[in-house]
Order: sequence, then C-alpha cells, then structure tokens
Amino acid sequence: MAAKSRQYTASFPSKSLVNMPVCLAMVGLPARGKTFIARKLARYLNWIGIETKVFSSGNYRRDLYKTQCTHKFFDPDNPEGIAIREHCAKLAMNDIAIWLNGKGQVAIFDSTNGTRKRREKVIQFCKQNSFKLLFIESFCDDPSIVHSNIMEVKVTSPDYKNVSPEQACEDFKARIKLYETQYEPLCLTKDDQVRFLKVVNTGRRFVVNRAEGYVESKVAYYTMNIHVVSRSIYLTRHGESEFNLKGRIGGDSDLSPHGQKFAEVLGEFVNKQNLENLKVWTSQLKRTSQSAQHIKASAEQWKALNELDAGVCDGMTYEEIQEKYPEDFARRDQDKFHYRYKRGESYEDIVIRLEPVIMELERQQNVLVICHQAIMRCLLAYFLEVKKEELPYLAVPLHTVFKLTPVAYGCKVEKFPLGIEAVNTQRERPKNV
Ligand SMILES: O=c1[nH]cnc2c1c(-c1ccc(Br)cc1)cn2-c1ccccc1
Ligand SMILES: O=P(O)(O)OC[C@H]1O[C@](O)(CO)[C@@H](O)[C@@H]1O
Repeated sequence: MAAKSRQYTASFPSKSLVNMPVCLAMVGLPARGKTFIARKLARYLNWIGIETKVFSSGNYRRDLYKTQCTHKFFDPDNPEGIAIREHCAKLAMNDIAIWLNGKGQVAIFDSTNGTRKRREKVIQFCKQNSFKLLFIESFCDDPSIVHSNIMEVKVTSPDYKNVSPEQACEDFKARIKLYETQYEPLCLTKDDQVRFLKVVNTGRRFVVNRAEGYVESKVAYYTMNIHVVSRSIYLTRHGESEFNLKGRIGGDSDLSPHGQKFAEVLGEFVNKQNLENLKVWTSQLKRTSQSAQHIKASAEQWKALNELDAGVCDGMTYEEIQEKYPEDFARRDQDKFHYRYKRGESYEDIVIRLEPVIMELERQQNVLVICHQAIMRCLLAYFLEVKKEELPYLAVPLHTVFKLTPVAYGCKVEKFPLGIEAVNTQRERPKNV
C-alpha cells in the first residue's frame, strides 16, 4: 500500500520535521527490556507531540491464541508455534501500516525480530510502504539484569496466570534458551547496510549505525539518557504565595505566612527521607527558592521551570481577565493545551521548554523539583502518560508532595499532603465546553 502524501499543518515543529512516517523495530531476546524501551520511548515521543504507538507481538499472540503458552510453544521445531507467531507479526505490520498511513507518525514494533530472515521481512514491509525504519536492539548478557526483568514483569504476565513465580521463571528461562538457538544479534559487519541502534546492558555501551533524521536522533539521545537504577522523583509546587492569596496569576511574589510554614514542613519532610545525593531544583521565581530554604541540600535554579508566562494577563485575577478579554478567556477553556496568552505561553510551549528538564530527570537519581501549577501538570503528564486534553486540568494542590517511583513499565505515584492550609488555585473545565 503506497503511503499517501501527507500534508502537515505547521502548527508544531516536530510534525514538519518528521517528514516521513517512522517504524522503530525492537530486536532482542526475551527479557531484555524491549517492551520497557518501547513504552518509555512512546511515552516520551507522544509527550513532545510526535504521535507514537506501540505494537506488541506478544499481545497479538495472546489475543489470537487464547491458550496459555509454555516454553514448548516457542520451540523452533514447533510448526504451530512458528505459524502463529509469523501470523501475529503480519497482523502487527498490517496495523502499523494503518496507523502510519493515518494520523500516526511513529510506530514501535515490539517483537524479538531476532533473525535476519525476520528483519528482512520488516525491511521489505517498510520499503513497500515508504516508512523509514530503525532497528533498536537491546543486547544484555548480564544474568542478574535478565533475572530481575523476569521476576519484575514476566512472572505476572497473562502467560503465567495461576503459575507460581518460581515455575514461571523457570519456564521463561526455558523459552529464552529456545530463542537463543536462532538469535542473530545485529552486528556492524553483517548488518552494515541496516539502520540500527544497539544498546548493550541497559546502556553501558551503544552502537549507532546509519541512523539519520529527526526522530532517530531523538530516539538515540533519549535511550542514551535513560537508566534502570531505582530512585524517586519528588514533585511539589512552591508554598502558597501572596499572589495566590489574592487570586492573581503569575508575578514573582513572596510566600504567604502559610507558604512559609509549608517551607518549614517541607524541609522536615525531605530531610527525614535521608535521600542519598538528593538534587533540589527550583525555578528562578522567589516563591520556589523560598520554599527550599529549610532543605539540607543546595538548590539549583532552572529558568525552564518558571511558571507559564500569562503575557498581558500577568498579575491579573481570572475575573479581571474575563472582564477585559472575554473572548480570549472563553477560547482558553475550549482548547487549554494549545491556547497561548497574548505575548505569553501555552501549555504546548511549556512542554517544549521542559524537554531538557525531563531529559536531565531521566539521567539523575533522587531529585526534588519545586515548581508551579502549570509546570507540575506538564511534568506529571510525562511520567503518568496523561493526554494533552486532560493535562491542563490535572489537580496539583498546593502544599502536597507527589513522589514518583518507576516500577516495571510505569510509575508508582504517592501523594503527601503536608497538612498546611492553602487556597485552592484549581480552575475546573467549565461544564459547557
Ligand atoms: O537491558 C535490559 N535487560 C533486561 N531488562 C531490562 C533492560 C532494560 C534497559 C535496556 C536498555 C536501556 Br537504554 C535501558 C534499560 C530495562 N530492563 C527492564 C528490567 C526490569 C523491568 C523492565 C525492564
Ligand atoms: O492553567 P491554569 O489553570 O490557569 O494554571 C496556571 C496558573 O496557575 C498559577 O501558577 C497559580 O494560579 C498561575 O501563576 C498560572 O498562570
């Protein structure tokens, strides 16, 4: 099916830069983090505005072949297993074609793609559809990492319902052994014509071969920054400010008395966590650095963490904005993510200026970010895969610390209201919009 010509609106830089649909095809033995990378990449690309979807061959198999599979299903001498897996790959590629010929810009094919024969089929499929293709291999020969993967995400898979974790782990290791007999890793000599990114042992080493283009460079850069070291990211807004008390947006006001009390309690809360080499990040606005003053760690200021710039409305109350700019005010609630204040910013603008912060958060370990309402919503949306329609209405109350801990393919969220009174700055989406 030839790719139909794609007209992009120039509304967002990445759309015009993703000049052709891109297929990212994972490569790797089972329990090498292919799904981890695929889903994390999709979350990142969607967050920066590149429409991305993951197509997992394991899910197609489980949908098609209802029976629970032991390792025997994956025996290369099992013709039924081979046929079903080939059929699932075809179904996945059909759906990838529908996605990329529709609104999709990137498709991630999450499958072992472990032999040159299979990868050649993916190459031909992309050639026929004029999709750019980049293979992403996760190569891992560290048994402890493979074992923790199996125990963390495989033993609870639908394949092992009502099976003990020990039995599931043993069966999964037998499945891996069967794949190993056929597995042909990507290598620079035999695959020098193939576009691929090879990650070795969760990023200790990278090989990049013939990768080119906007999406591919983003993908390579992102995978070079992520890690699996366990840590937590703490997100909180500044303490209540004098402007919050008056219902005024923006500005650079001091903390209110309640806000100062919050800063003290935040200091106690953070110091008692005894987090090793905790990094504390604030914006350049007074209310965030004042909120950090009782924490026993040096705070680093990021301009990128400054609150959304309300432009001509800075310092106004919502009532005053509705009075002075009624049409703008109404328009904001019709599309709050894309709405940009006159001489100010939109949430979409905030996401782009927060990309370097997200990239640095991926690189770091324990970090506390003291920021603002719109900023915190954008950061939370990245970690929790919140859609852009909901993002600007996320509830992020003052004086509440959100603790995010990466687990398996997602993020555990714990909320800690620190018990200090504060005004409510949340404006709900009007019913009639
Ligand atoms: O290379 C692996 N081998 C086995 N497992 C792995 C990985 C990676 C991984 C791979 C590449 C990069 Br860049 C970052 C992490 C993540 N994981 C993982 C571990 C536990 C749960 C879910 C996923
Ligand atoms: O997008 P919303 O809901 O107006 O929230 C962003 C506003 O929240 C505040 O941080 C506090 O009201 C303002 O400075 C900012 O304009």
